[in-house]
Amino acid sequence: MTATHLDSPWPAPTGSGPLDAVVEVPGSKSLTNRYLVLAALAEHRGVLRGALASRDTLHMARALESLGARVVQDGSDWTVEPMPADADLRPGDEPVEVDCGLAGTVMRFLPAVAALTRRPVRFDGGPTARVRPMGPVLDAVRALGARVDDGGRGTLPFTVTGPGRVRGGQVDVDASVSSQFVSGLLLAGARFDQGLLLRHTGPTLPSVPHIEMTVAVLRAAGVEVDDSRPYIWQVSPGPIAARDVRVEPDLSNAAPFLCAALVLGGSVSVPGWPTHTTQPGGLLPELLTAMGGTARLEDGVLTMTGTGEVRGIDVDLHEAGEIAPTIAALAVLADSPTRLRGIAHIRGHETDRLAALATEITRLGGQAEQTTDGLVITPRLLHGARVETYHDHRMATAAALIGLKVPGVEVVDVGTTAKTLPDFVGMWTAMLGDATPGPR
Ligand SMILES: O=C(O)C1=C[C@@H](OP(=O)(O)O)[C@@H](O)[C@H](O)C1
Ligand SMILES: C=C(OP(=O)(O)O)C(=O)O
Repeated sequence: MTATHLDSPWPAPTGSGPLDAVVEVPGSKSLTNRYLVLAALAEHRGVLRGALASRDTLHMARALESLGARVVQDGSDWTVEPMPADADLRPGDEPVEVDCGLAGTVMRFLPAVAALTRRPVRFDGGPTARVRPMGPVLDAVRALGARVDDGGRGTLPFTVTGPGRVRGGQVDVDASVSSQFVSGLLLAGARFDQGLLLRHTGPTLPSVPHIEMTVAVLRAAGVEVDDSRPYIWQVSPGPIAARDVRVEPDLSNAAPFLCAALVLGGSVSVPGWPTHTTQPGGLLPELLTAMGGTARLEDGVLTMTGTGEVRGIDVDLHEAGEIAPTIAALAVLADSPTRLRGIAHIRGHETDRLAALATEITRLGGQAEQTTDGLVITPRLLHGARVETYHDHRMATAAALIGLKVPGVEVVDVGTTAKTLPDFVGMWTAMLGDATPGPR
């Protein structure tokens, strides 16, 4: 149990609107962690500007350091000295310890990187991390020639002992429960002697934009990737170029703030909104427009304007499962039902998000039923309650969103938002200005 969990629940502030706020959102978790991995595997020193400093990215930075890279933080400008190219530089039998926290990107991106060293690397995380699916990516790393000891569980903890030099070639993976299995293998693929020919074999593939993000950052680092065939990616062997990159703001973290404009009326603006992006949050302007908002992108600033009236939606979110908790919270405050589809895989996120959302919405007096691949939410009159968050940052921000309209919402362990947005409470309060604090 973490210290923050022992703190009293956070009384989510209600708000009266109309809002008129500008919210500066820190860097993307997904981009920061991809850039960190590629910088650690690159030939020379690289720089990330506007990097996200949060639990997930700090776990990644520390893990890469224990694999031999060096990450120096100067505010949000991070300099990365790559891992030594010679995998034998840190010989010995003492396992390197990698604490993944609850970060999917750390536990799924680094086993293939660990295979490039010869030292045993032991991965572990908190109790909730130990139930997140890992099996297919571990099998793929085995197929690449590494030894993986996971006690046959297919979850954390496990130890990867690499061959040091990875031959590469053709590998199959079933990534139906997480796109991160594909991304984690592709990121290291250029460092394999024959590169990587990766084939997804499962029935569905979630979060395709995140795979496109992986392909885009690899190409930007000079790596040749052929993704012209469906569900097949070919990464050519070759050097990874050192880069000086600016990290886009985290659009999924912008989501609750943008939704607040729909709930309370008025406007919320997010500067630094990219014109083109592979982040799934790029779908937000369209999604929130369908739910009653008006989106305007001008000079790199996205402004979402709402009226206080929210419309329900029927939508397949398999490309953007990460924003499903926020959309579910918005749907609870809508004037018509919502059906979220295509997100069975979010049962393997920080917690079983379908179960957690159904339970907590019901606790607040709402109606939410799980389907095989999503949720049906029917608006009801809500009341305050103490909302459990299950170590899930997006459950906490979802509860805060509902709290804007429902007095007496208390968020357990709001500190869990530090997984990707350490100052969530400060930013939320600042957005609301002098809005009324909710009763304890
Ligand atoms: O590659 C990434 O950075 C991510 C991929 C997605 O994972 P899943 O495919 O497991 O949903 C997403 O939900 C997660 O927040 C970040
Ligand atoms: C699913 C998420 O995280 P992770 O990268 O740990 O999978 C998320 O941030 O919503």
